[in-house]
Amino acid sequence: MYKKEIRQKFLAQRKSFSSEDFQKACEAITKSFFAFSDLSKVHYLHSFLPILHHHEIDSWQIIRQLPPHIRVVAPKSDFKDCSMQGYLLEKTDLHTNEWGIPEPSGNGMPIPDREIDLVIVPLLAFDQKGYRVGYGKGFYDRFFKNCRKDIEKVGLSLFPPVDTIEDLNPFDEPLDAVITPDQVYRFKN
Ligand SMILES: Nc1nc2c(c(=O)[nH]1)N(C=O)[C@@H](CNc1ccc(C(=O)N[C@@H](CCC(=O)O)C(=O)O)cc1)CN2
Ligand SMILES: Nc1ncnc2c1ncn2[C@@H]1O[C@H](COP(=O)(O)OP(=O)(O)OP(=O)(O)O)[C@@H](O)[C@H]1O
Repeated sequence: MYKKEIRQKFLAQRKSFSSEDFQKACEAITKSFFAFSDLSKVHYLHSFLPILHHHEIDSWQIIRQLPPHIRVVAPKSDFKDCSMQGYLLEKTDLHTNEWGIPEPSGNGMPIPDREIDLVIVPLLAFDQKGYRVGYGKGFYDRFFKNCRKDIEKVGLSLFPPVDTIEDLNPFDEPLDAVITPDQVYRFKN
């Protein structure tokens, strides 16, 4: 399937979840995240902040339960160049941007991308090799280019993988793992 069709299909599937099933799925993903992750060497964890009414996985559940040595970094999007700047979550105000995404207001402490150790990545769908489909602006592919090569990139998904994404492009960076309510998928890249 092509990214455009995948986006339409999975946006619709995501919408059709009941609030109760969505809540249960988020709890299962959170539980798996903590069961599978070795957080001992993680200092800076970068996480998207969810658009909950669009049924993006509730990453707040993970953020709230992190051990105290971990500092959380949240992205602020710049739609002019599809870039993101991370800010220390504990030191920033949040607002909702024009796309309904909660994000840092721009005060507080910016954190350089090279400081990040683990990234929790939003997605609409992923394939058997760990490639992802997002909203289609390439924010995360640009961000990954600025990160160290040894970081862990972990996607959260309500659904299992699609077989193949036909129109991958040279900028697409595969994830190291994706957590779904039923399974943890790890990819050797
Ligand atoms: N919570 C969250 N934060 C995130 C992302 C995300 O997927 N989820 N992003 C991941 O990259 C970046 C924002 N990416 C975005 C890319 C495109 C559109 C956009 O064009 N939205 C239109 C059309 C959406 C559609 O195709 O249906 C809209 O909302 O009307 C919004 C956000 C950075 N922060
Ligand atoms: N580092 C980059 N420099 C320039 N263009 C890029 C870069 N990374 C991605 N792009 C472009 O951005 C566009 C977004 O592509 P893609 O369909 O892969 O988005 P996505 O991964 O689904 O979205 P998102 O990361 O925003 O959730 C593509 O046209 C791609 O060529």
